[in-house]
Amino acid sequence: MVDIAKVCPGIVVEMRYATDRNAAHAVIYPLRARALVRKSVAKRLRQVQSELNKVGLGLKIWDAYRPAWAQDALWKAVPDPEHLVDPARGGSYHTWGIAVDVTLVDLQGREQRMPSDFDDFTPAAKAEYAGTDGGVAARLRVLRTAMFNAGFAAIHDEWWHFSAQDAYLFAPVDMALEDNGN
Ligand SMILES: C[C@@H](N)C(=O)N[C@H](C)C(=O)O
Ligand SMILES: [Zn+2]
Repeated sequence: MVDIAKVCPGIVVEMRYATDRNAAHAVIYPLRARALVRKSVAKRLRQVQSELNKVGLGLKIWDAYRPAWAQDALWKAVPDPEHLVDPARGGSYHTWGIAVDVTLVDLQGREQRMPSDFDDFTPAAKAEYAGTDGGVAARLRVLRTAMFNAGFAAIHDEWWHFSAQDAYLFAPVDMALEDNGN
């Protein structure tokens, strides 16, 4: 597992579960939580970043590796099977280190308007954009195309969630979100 902030130059990281701006409206992660993913997933993110940079955009990471204890805490706070994997029914791909929650920023790191905010568990979160803002529709297309081309798959209920297309190669991971110096 690698730290996106260290191995993916230019990708912005804002760990929403280290704040209360998430579906649980609570701080779940430690303040200094790292955005961790498998090495091969970081390589794909670098490819996405390079594609996006060509059109004046870049990635912001809202979540990456999520320990099982954090998935449990989220499920307890928001037991919504449409938007969250029930820990009793198998782990989230976040816990496997192969899923990321992302949005778009410009080259100055400014967040771009997208269909909804992170963890907006309403119909606005659907990957098939139903709104009327042409800019939002175009940016969502750009994001999805760049992610698909780099080897990620999407889900219907959350436009910001992507996981490795070759998930079958991986398994859950148990590690610390904070760098404890070891
Ligand atoms: C809770 C939301 N951010 C999320 O990550 N949902 C997916 C489906 C998951 O739990 O893996
Ligand atoms: Zn996710």
